[in-house]
Amino acid sequence: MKLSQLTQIPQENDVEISMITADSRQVKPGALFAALPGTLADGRDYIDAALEAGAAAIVSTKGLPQMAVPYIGVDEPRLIYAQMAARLYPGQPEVLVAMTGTNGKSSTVDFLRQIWAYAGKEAACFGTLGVEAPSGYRPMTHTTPDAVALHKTLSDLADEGVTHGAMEASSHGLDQSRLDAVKITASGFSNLSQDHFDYHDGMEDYFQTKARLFTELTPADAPVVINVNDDYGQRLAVTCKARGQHVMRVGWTGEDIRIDEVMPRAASQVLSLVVHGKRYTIELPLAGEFQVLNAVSALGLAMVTGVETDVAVKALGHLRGVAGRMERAGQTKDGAPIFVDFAHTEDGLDKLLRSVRPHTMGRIIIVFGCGGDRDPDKRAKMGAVAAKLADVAIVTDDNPRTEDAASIRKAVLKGCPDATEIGDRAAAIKAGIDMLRADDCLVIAGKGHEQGQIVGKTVIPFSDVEVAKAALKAGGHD
Ligand SMILES: CC(=O)N[C@H]1[C@@H](OP(=O)(O)OP(=O)(O)OC[C@H]2O[C@@H](n3ccc(=O)[nH]c3=O)[C@H](O)[C@@H]2O)O[C@H](CO)[C@@H](O)[C@@H]1O[C@H](C)C(=O)N[C@@H](C)C(=O)N[C@H](CCC(=O)O)C(=O)O
Repeated sequence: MKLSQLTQIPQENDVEISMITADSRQVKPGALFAALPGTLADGRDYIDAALEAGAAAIVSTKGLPQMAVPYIGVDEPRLIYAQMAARLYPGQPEVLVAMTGTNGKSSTVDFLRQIWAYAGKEAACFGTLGVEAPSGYRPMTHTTPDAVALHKTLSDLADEGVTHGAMEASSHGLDQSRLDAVKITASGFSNLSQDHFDYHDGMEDYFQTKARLFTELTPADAPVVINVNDDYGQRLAVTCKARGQHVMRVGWTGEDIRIDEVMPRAASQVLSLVVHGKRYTIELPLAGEFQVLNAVSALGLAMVTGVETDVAVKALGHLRGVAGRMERAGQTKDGAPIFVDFAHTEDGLDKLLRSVRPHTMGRIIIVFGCGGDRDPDKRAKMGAVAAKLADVAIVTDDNPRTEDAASIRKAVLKGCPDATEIGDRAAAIKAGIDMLRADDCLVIAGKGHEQGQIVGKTVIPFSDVEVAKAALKAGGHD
């Protein structure tokens, strides 16, 4: 593509551009290098390296000296970078939903994908857990990838025949204009709680960054679905309404989709929902109250993107949880379920155990540990949460990394001195399963969907789900 076409700026020397990148290390002859000031480095320091590698044009901030190749200086280089990416890869699914919030994004976009698929659409979703499409699964490095990777993904999905796409919008992605040139059909908001304060300047800054999705990137005639049981969601709903947007309010007090009652079962929950005044009762085959909000957000997004209400509600009865988020790894022959979750913070463990409790008539047994080379302060605190909210705790190894695993366990045990210590994670999971009686439940926390255990600098293949399944089989439970 010609430089003028790509930038939409007339050029004297209208060179042909073969690729766009913001990383000098990726530059190939004929590339346009976007030299972006960043958080750790400054892309402008790598212009010489990019030219040496054969860059045919440079886009950056204004005021740089003239160069041997065309140089375009603009006020917002990240914005033009995103716009160029959209011009280079113009395809995208006709329906494209962006979902933001602190928690629940991955599950909600995946649930939406499942509802669309149930309704017969060619559907895909992508985010933290990678890309899930009819053509198969592929991993991704970011929740919201860099603009070029993002538009390439969207274009590939469109080429594969995907008509309905759901993507996660991270606050980093929103702040760095990664999705500024995406054509959004509808947006969703889950909730907001303290996160990423190493990057954002406090809660209000974090909220305003998330709010960009609705106030700047979602067209005013596109619908939005908001969890109004969150204070920030309430604020956002008012702002969107003032913009003239169609706002669908969901939640326990949601005017459009109201959760009326939740009746927990061992590994599922029966929901009574009121959708635009009509009552529906449906068994959601997922445990955990947080999944109810994820499910109704996905329901709302499916409805505003054209799925009939009755069909979308029915689809909730068939949802599968995403990997590592209260994922059901199986059950004993007496029916005691085993869940795998990636909760690896004090708050995460607290929420996890509280959401399991209503489903459990017997004891909650937890197997968990803490990662090495990360925040040592949380170890005893996580131990204390397990001691308080579980009935039986088994402290094991997480990803010890370069730390001494026994010392990490010792720090965790300070918070839960009555816990059993079993360093070998597979043996700990087996011990947890052996303890299960009917009505109990086993929670394996910390590593969720991870497929390896990091010991030293080596990644040893390890999956909590697979280990639990193998232990169930060996114990004669399947
Ligand atoms: C803090 C942050 O978000 N950084 C992201 C950002 O980097 P940056 O622009 O600040 O990069 P930088 O390292 O300061 O370098 C500045 C520029 O110099 C360039 N450079 C640098 C070195 C070199 O040799 N040559 C060169 O050209 C870099 O490519 C970059 O363009 O833009 C890069 C390109 O898009 C991202 O890869 C990078 O993600 C880093 C690796 C990262 O870890 N990001 C995380 C925090 C993130 O984005 N997470 C969110 C999810 C958060 C959540 O909800 O949990 C996500 O969407 O994944």
